[in-house]
Amino acid sequence: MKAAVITFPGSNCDRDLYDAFAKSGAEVVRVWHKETAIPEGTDVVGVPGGFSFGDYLRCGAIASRSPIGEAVVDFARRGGHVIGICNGFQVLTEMGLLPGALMRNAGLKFVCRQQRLTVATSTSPFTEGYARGAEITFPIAHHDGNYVIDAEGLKRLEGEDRVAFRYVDNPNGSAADIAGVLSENRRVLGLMPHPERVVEPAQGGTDGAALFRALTGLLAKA
Ligand SMILES: NC(=O)CC[C@H](N)C(=O)O
Repeated sequence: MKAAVITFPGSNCDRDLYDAFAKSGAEVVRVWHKETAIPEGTDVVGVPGGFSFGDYLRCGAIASRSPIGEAVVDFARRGGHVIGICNGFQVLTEMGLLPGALMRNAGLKFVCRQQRLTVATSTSPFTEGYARGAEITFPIAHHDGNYVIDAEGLKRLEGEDRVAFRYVDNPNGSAADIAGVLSENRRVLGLMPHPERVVEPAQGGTDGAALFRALTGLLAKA
């Protein structure tokens, strides 16, 4: 199973994401944003957290239009798996691969803390390692994590069981406590919390390991 982790100027979670994939048994390659193709044989693309292009314009907006952007969109449209974490989630909404947008936190402050979440669906390649309704803790660290979507879009997400994670004690004002959403084909996940920061005990938690294990296991079999 091969994972490709994209790096933009200002990414700061790309090495953590690399390590999380590697620990779950994946072969990992790094891809600089100026590349124009996803490496041959890639099973999953990881779009990491950070402050790509200094968060100028809107978080993720410039990264979504960088040379590798078109290749990521094409990879997803052909049925490839993509995970975008934090700034990566913002990038995926800017690319139009996921609905909705991430706006300034309701409290107008950067929030950085351990965050309790519930697993809203276990029917996806990313969440099948958790029981539906399970409570887990991932760290959060963002100022633009306030997920907004129109009423019709929200109804659709809920109706199609595409909310992946919800916040317990909503930290940023997100609609319906949404912390992560899936694409229509369930192969693209975007989430604000950081599972890659809790994959081994030395990081202070291991709740993120099941996500990478499930994904790597599934794609290795495919
Ligand atoms: N940790 C992150 O990826 C942060 C994303 C973005 N820079 C924000 O603050 O909202």
